[in-house]
Amino acid sequence: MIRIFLTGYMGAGKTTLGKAFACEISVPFIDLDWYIEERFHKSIRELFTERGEASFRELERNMLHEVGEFEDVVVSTGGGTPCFFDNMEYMNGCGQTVFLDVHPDILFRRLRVAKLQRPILQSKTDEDLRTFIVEALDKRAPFYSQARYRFDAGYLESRGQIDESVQRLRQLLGL
Ligand SMILES: Nc1ncnc2c1ncn2[C@@H]1O[C@H](COP(=O)(O)OP(=O)(O)O)[C@@H](O)[C@H]1O
Ligand SMILES: O=C(O)C1=C[C@@H](OP(=O)(O)O)[C@@H](O)[C@H](O)C1
Ligand SMILES: [Mg+2]
Repeated sequence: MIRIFLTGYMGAGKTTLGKAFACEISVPFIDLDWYIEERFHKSIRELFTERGEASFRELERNMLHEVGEFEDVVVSTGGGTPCFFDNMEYMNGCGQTVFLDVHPDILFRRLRVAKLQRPILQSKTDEDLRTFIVEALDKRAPFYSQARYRFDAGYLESRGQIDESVQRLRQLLGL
């Protein structure tokens, strides 16, 4: 039985790599954000705005527990998922966890063009965004570092790089 959780900061490539990796090993793919959006018929942005972050995190934990029961699955979590409740412990208890480690400069480059979908980032200027990423990584490091595996996900800018990353991840996990 294969149950893999990909974790890491926003823009680390959890969705991009998770989708390609699941396809490569022929296992169903679940993106936790998309799962939540489908389940509640609302975007993550709407859920954040309407309920506030604390309530979103509870809902996210409940949905994590739901997908954590599925057998044979690759799950891309949200960037904050490992950092609330005992979510990291939960994931380590029922599957293999991977931290997608990406340098803050690369995260900045990726996120400055993709911040509108992310409620935590949408109103930030470039300068604010850069500082915010560095500080958030610092705060979140103790959680991300609990993952069983660490993977360099800094190379996802082209189809070729994604394919190469998929093979490297496969090797890392021995699959
Ligand atoms: N070639 C690229 N140029 C610019 N931005 C990119 C490129 N490839 C991916 N991105 C952005 O980088 C981010 C990483 O992808 P994603 O899989 O959504 O990360 P995560 O799920 O970890 O937040 C995405 O927001 C995407 O828009
Ligand atoms: O880091 C975070 O706190 C969040 C990351 C997002 O997921 P991605 O990491 O897939 O962007 C999404 O769950 C929400 O906007 C909050
Ligand atoms: Mg994602």
